[in-house]
Formats: sequence, structure tokens, C-alpha cells
Amino acid sequence: MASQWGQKAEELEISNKVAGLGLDKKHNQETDSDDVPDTPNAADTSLLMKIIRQGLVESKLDIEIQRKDPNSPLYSVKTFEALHLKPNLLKGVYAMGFNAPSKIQETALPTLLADPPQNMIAQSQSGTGKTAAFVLAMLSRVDSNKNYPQVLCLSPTYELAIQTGEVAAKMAKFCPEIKLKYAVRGEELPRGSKITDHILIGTPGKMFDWGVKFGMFDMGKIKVFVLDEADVMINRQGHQDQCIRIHKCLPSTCQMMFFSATYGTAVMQFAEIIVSNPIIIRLLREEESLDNIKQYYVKCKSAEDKYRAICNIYGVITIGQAIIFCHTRKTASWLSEKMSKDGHSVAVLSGELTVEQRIAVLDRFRVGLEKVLITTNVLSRGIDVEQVTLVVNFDMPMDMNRKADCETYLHRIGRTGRFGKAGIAINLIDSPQAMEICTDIEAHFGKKIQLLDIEDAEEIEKIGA
Ligand SMILES: Nc1ncnc2c1ncn2[C@@H]1O[C@H](COP(=O)(O)OP(=O)(O)OP(=O)(O)O)[C@@H](O)[C@H]1O
Repeated sequence: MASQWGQKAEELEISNKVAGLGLDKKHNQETDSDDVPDTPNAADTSLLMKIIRQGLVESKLDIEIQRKDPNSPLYSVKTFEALHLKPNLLKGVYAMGFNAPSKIQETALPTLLADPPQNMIAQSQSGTGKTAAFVLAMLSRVDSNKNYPQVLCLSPTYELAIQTGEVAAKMAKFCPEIKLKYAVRGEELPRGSKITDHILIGTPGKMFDWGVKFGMFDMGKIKVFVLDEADVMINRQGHQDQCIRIHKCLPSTCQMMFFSATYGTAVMQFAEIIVSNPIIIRLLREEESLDNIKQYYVKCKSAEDKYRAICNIYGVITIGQAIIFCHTRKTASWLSEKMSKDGHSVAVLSGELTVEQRIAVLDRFRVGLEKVLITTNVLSRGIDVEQVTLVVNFDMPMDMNRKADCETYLHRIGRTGRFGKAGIAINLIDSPQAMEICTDIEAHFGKKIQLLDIEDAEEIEKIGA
């Protein structure tokens, strides 16, 4: 298995090129250099059909489970107690205010914690508690008597790695014996160091350097390998290479956990090749529920007009916090200047900031020092700020062909409506092309995106209700 990924990756790359699936090296129109595209937007029904045809569907209600290993009993739990966690871990879970597991947690955790360990590819919508699911599994697998890294968790960005580490630290609040280290830019270790922490959470480049290049820990002793936002990790140029090289060095006994809110067909096929005998859990497409997020579009004539639309909305409804997504850094800084001048408390987060600056901006936003965060796709994934009630697409997400990027859309609007809360998404449409993207997104998810008349205060008021 050690060399499987590389070899299979090449095979798949070739077959995908032939099939025109375009798994690799896809670039976005986004000029922010940190913003490269997610996954292909191919209709994603073939895998589901395959699963249904093979009669592998466990539950068609709202989660679909594909069981590859007929010997693996799959069951779900309704309480955290039923997982038989270490008492101090359970205490940590409750201290976080989690009373009962979410759907993905109740379905994934029994399998993730079972012995012998089983590999998993899981997909569940933004904000449904995937992080807590894999973090709990990571913490449960650590043997704190052994002072070396046993768990690796890879995230696509610095911010996400830090956020995941913070969730892990909270959850392990009563387990001080478990040591966690960030493998991210800025964390430097002298050559020849030996890492003694149990869990490493980081980005692929640093993890590769520490584990593979400089041998600061023994890759052969890794028991758990987690890929968060797995679809971009195995699809995006740069991440893909590093992840492949790390994966190649892992022992065949290592438990693989791949998590994301979205997987395109080609990416899922690829994931199935590199993860042996995975249990696959995914929400049914129609259950990629956007029900708790009300979606609107506003017709605008220009960028100025879009700006006016935002001001009108702000003038009428009470908004907790908002994230506004722009296509380029330039638009983001233009918009932030305008909003600041008009007295809004605004922060900007885009790829040109240093990682420290980005974390500082996010921290301020998290504690509510700024009400509005203007950003690019750099922040479309994973970032969890509970009070965000509004997401604005100042520019619609598009792929390299300037067509609707539905996956990025789902990740972007998933910054609101976290964990079943209500949220609002507003799309500002200033061209026929933007309208086409909006219509395609509507058709893709089968969820209505309603026209909002920005001059009609009464109508705006209703959306805030
Ligand atoms: N069992 C639970 N009970 C209550 N709140 C929970 C539970 N599990 C997770 N949460 C909260 O729900 C929010 C979303 O969780 P999380 O960030 O894990 O979502 P996610 O599925 O990883 O989202 P994304 O795809 O955007 O990364 C977080 O604020 C988290 O604290």
C-alpha cells in the first residue's frame, strides 16, 4: 500500500485525462494567488447510482453509507456515552457544550473508533460537525505513554490547521497528557530535533519537511492520518504532491480518515483508490441541505451598485456578523476602504497577508471586534465563526472556464447557518454571466435562489425575520 497512491495516481491521472475528467492542475480565475479551484463540478450522481445499484445503501434517509468491508459492523449512536470514550475526553466534549452527536458524528464515530481500525471517506455538509468527529477519533487513538507522533492531521490552510488544533485542545482539556503540535509555517525546529508530541496538525509542506525530509519523527509509527477538506488536498496542485509523498511513507496499518463537505466524482474515485477498503459515508445529494440558509440574489448594474445593495441591507436588517466574498484582492480592498469610510467596522483577509496577520484578523473577527469580514476564496472553507448570519457573494464563484463553481459556493455560504442555525446568503449579480452562474447554482442544488428587491425596505426586512 505504501507506494499505491503514487502509482495509482499516475494511472488515474492518465485515465482521467482520457476521460476528460480533468482531475489535476485546475486553476481558478481568482487572482488571489492563494485561491485555486476546488474540484471539478461534474454531476455527481454516478457514484450514488453505483452504490444504490450495488445495494450498499444502509440508510436512504439522510445519510448514505457505503460499506466496502462486509465484516465491518456499522452502527450509529445517539449519545456520546455510547461511544465509550475515555472519561476525560467525554468530559471535554461536554465542556464544549456538545450534548448529543450530530448526524455525521453519530454515524462516523463508532466506525472510526472501532477495532481493528477502519479507513473512512466521509462527506457531510459544511457546519455539521466533521471537525469534532475526526478530532475525537484522533484523540481517542493516542497512546500517551509513547512519546512520539502517532496522529497526523493535514489541513489546506494555516488558519484551518490552527482552528482544528484549537478544537483538539478544547476537547482534550481534561487530558493534559496528550501533547499536540502545529506543523505550520513559522513553527521552526532545529535540525536533528526529535518530536515527542503525540498529534501533529498542520499543512502539507511543513508536515512533509518534518516527517519525510528531516526525519524529525518516524512516519512508520503513524497510526492515524486525517485529511481535512480532503477533496482539495488530493486535487489541488501543490497540496496533492505533498500529500502523496506523505501518504507514501505511512505504514499500511495506518487508519485513513478523509473528510470534506464536497467531493466531485473524479475526486471521489481517486480517494477510493488511495484509501484501501474505505467505509464511505456521504449525504445524499438532495440532502446537501441548504434549507437553513435562505438564498437571494440582487440585480445590480455595477460594483458601486453592489456596494449600495450591501448598505441597503445593513440599513434595514440586524446582522450578527457577515462575510463578503470577492473575486480578487483588489476588489476586496476597494470594498473595505469604501465600507470603512462609511463607518462600518470591517476587516479584510486575503492571500497577501502573512499567516500571523491572517490569524490576528480572524481572531478579532471571532470575538466580534469587526462585524464584517471581506475576503476571497482563501477563506471559503472550514472556518467556523458561529455568529456569522450573512454571507454575501460580491462576486459569484467561478471556475477556470468562468462557469459556476458550485462546490466553492457551497463552502462559501456554509460559513453561515453553522450547525443548523439560520443564515442568509445574498448573491450580487451585475452581468448576464453572473446571472448564468446563479441560475446554474440554483439548478445544481435544486434550491430556489430568490430575487430580492433592494429598494424595497419591507422586503429586505422580511428576510431578516
Ligand atoms: N455535537 C455537537 N453539538 C453542538 N455543537 C457542535 C457539535 N459538533 C460540532 N458542533 C459545533 O458546530 C459547529 C460546526 O462544526 P465544524 O466546524 O466541525 O463543522 P464542519 O462540518 O467541519 O464544517 P466545514 O465543512 O465548514 O469545515 C462548530 O461551531 C462546532 O463547535
